[in-house]
Amino acid sequence: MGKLVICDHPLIQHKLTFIRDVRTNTKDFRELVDEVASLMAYEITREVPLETVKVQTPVAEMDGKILAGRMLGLIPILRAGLGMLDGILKLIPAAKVGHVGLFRDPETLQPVEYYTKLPTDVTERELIVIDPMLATGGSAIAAIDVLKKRGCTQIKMMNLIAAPEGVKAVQEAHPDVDIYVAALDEKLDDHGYIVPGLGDAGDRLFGTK
Ligand SMILES: O=P(O)(O)OC[C@H]1O[C@H](OP(=O)(O)OP(=O)(O)O)[C@H](O)[C@@H]1O
Ligand SMILES: O=c1cc[nH]c(=O)[nH]1
Ligand SMILES: [Mg+2]
Repeated sequence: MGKLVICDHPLIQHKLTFIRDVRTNTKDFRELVDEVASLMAYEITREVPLETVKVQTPVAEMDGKILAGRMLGLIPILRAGLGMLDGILKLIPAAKVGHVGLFRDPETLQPVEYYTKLPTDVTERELIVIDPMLATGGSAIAAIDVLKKRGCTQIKMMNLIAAPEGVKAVQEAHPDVDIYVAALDEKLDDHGYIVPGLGDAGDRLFGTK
C-alpha cells in the first residue's frame, strides 16, 4: 500500500487556509497555490538520490552533493495541475514536464482524457503527478494509468487537498504510488466536491467562474 504523507508544515497550513477562503481573489489564489507547491516540493523530494562532486570553495576543495543525474519528471493534470507547476519548477528547474489533459464529466464524475504529451525519456524518470484536488480519485487513477501504459514505474502523487474516498481509490488502484497532500479533508458532497475543500480549483486559478 502506498503511503499517505500529510505535509503539515506551519507555512503550508497557514497558506492553505487563505487558499480555501472564498474571499481570496484569483491573483492571490494563484500566488498562494504556487507557494504551497514549492513548499510541498521540498517535502516530496526529501528522498531523491544525491551524487558527490568536487567543489572548490574560496577556501578549500570539498565533496559537495548535487541531485543525481537525469531524474525528475513533473506531470500536471490539466488544467488545475498547471497552478502548481511553476512553484515546483522554481526549486527543480532541471525537471522535465509532461502534460496529461483530463476533465471530470460533471454528470458521471468520470475522467475524460483529451491530451497527453510526455518527455521522450519519461520512463527513466521519477515522476510526480500534480493536481490540487484528489476528489473521487478518478482523474488521478486515469493519469497514472496513462503513465504506466507508457512504461513508467516510479510515480508519486502531489495534491493540495484530498478526500478520504480519493486516497482510498488511488491506493487500491495503484498501491505502489505514494500520495503527498497538504490536507486530508472530511468527505465528498453529492456533486463530488471535497468538503470543506476550496471549491473548483481550475475555476479559482483561472477565473473561469
Ligand atoms: O478526483 P476526481 O473526482 O477525478 O476530481 C479531481 C479532478 O477534478 C478537477 O479537475 P476538473 O475536472 O475540474 O478539470 P479542470 O482542471 O480543467 O478544471 C481537479 O483538478 C482534478 O483533476
Ligand atoms: O472539490 C473539488 C473536486 C474536484 N475538483 C475540484 O476542483 N474541486
Ligand atoms: Mg475544474
